[in-house]
Amino acid sequence: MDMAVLQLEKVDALLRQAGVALAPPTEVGGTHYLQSVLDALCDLSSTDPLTGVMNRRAFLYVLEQELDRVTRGGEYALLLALDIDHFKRINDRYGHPAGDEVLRVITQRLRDTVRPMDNVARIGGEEFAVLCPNCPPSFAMAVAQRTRTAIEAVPINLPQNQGAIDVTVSVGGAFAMPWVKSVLSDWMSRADQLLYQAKREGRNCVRLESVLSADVSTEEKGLLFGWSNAEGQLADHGRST
Ligand SMILES: Nc1nc2c(ncn2[C@@H]2O[C@H](COP(=O)(O)OP(=O)(O)OP(=O)(O)O)[C@@H](O)[C@H]2O)c(=O)[nH]1
Repeated sequence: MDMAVLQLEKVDALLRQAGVALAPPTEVGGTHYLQSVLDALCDLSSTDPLTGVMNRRAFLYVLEQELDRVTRGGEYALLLALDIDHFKRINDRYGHPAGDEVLRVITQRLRDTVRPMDNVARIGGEEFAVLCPNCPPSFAMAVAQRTRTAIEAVPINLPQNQGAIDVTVSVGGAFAMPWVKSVLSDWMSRADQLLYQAKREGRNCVRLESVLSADVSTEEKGLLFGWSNAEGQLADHGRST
């Protein structure tokens, strides 16, 4: 491949600005260089620059893969949606850099609290999500409460000697059911609705989907694998129809 015809100046400048220094093609060869550019751009487009965890785009991809796995694997997966309580007040009172520091500390605490196989993502301004594969409903409340208390337990030190402040999060959680091909947008919106229920009911609390009462949408019923009588099979698996 003739590297001279490719216009790589912009991508090179973008990567340098993001702190990625690639060896030039003259040193590593054209194909190797292009692969390293693609890898670096892929990392850049999937990572939240402030906190270093997955961004929303990358998280949606991981969730889709998890749904495929759950459909075949027979294990529940738990999706937690977390939102910082009264975050605007923190920005307003202590400034944006303080708000940013709170976002970074919360990210680190979430990462330290969940298992290595779980995925933490920042999916919006002050919204986080955690995907916990292989999480049976009997463990889910303990997992969710652990994430909540990890934030609440220790005040967060603010920059510029502004002292430490108490920060809390509200948490909503929904399951992807084994052997059911769930719809990603439904799964996320169930977790979101429970998060907003937690906000309405006082904040700094967890609201989890009850597996027995979780609804399966008509679309999900139509996607059941190889089951001719979706209604009967869902009842057998403990979900209302
Ligand atoms: N510092 C900082 N603030 C951000 C960032 N992204 C979003 N925000 C702020 O997050 C705040 C979100 O405020 P709201 O949506 O009103 O929610 P809240 O104050 O947390 O209130 P509740 O969610 O109802 O408890 C806004 O002030 C945004 O400006 C960011 O990257 N850094």
